[in-house]
Amino acid sequence: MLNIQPQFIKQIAPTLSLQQYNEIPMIVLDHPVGQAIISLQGAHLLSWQPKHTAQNVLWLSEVEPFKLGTAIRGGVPVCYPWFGGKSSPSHGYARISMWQLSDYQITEDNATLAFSLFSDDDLIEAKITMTFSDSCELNFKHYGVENAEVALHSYFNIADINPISVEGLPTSCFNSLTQQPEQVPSPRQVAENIDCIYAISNNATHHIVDPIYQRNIEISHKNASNTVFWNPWHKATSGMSEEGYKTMVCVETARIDKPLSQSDQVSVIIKVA
Ligand SMILES: O=P(O)(O)OC[C@H]1O[C@H](O)[C@H](O)[C@@H](O)[C@@H]1O
Repeated sequence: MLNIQPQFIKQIAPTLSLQQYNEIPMIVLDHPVGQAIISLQGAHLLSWQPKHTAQNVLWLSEVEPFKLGTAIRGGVPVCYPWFGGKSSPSHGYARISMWQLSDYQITEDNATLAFSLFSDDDLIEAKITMTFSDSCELNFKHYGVENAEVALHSYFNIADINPISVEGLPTSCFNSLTQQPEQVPSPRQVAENIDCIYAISNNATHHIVDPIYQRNIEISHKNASNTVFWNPWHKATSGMSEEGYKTMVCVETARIDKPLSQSDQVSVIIKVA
């Protein structure tokens, strides 16, 4: 699904290798439970296809050039330590910083990979632990003293934007396009540029119902305060083709209204049925 041929760098474990896509080093998991690709820039999960699914769970732009210092369009970028454009770079520096693969554990039934972000003075700032089995669990932990925002900005792969519906969202949100609170339908469909921040309860679950791929993606948020729902529709978006919006929808796991304190964690568990 990546548009660029990788260059093999080294084997890390029987089912884990380091590869290079253009300028970006990637960790590639090829395990009986499925395949996953994680960019070391951003600890950015780009691809996850559990064995039982015919299609990738995550969307990745087919025009992505994989350039160091440029945020990758698709997958699950980690927006941290701020969300949006309140400072520069947009969505924080974590997604364009190099992370380290700091731990891994691979058994017959699952694979757990941990990626850590260090400051210039080599102190840990954040860690994301990814566990792949039938499901995929992403757990983010904030280590800094200063409070921080985070969004696990998941781009989900769908057959076609028109018939999909997203179930379980609240009926009110903050519309980032109008900068106004808004009443919205639930379940929600997408037929225009949508950019909404919902306040959610600690353990909210949302579903993307995709009648063409005949699957239901379950997104369970743990300790999140917000879900961001985004599809740019025809709005020109860097790293995305004119048609790109038709096969993706973002349902993000975020701590925006309630920033993370030191040692706080937030998770998302993604399942496909
Ligand atoms: O273009 P990016 O910086 O990657 O941001 C992509 C999108 O991310 C989030 O979903 C925000 O709510 C949107 O306002 C933004 O357009």
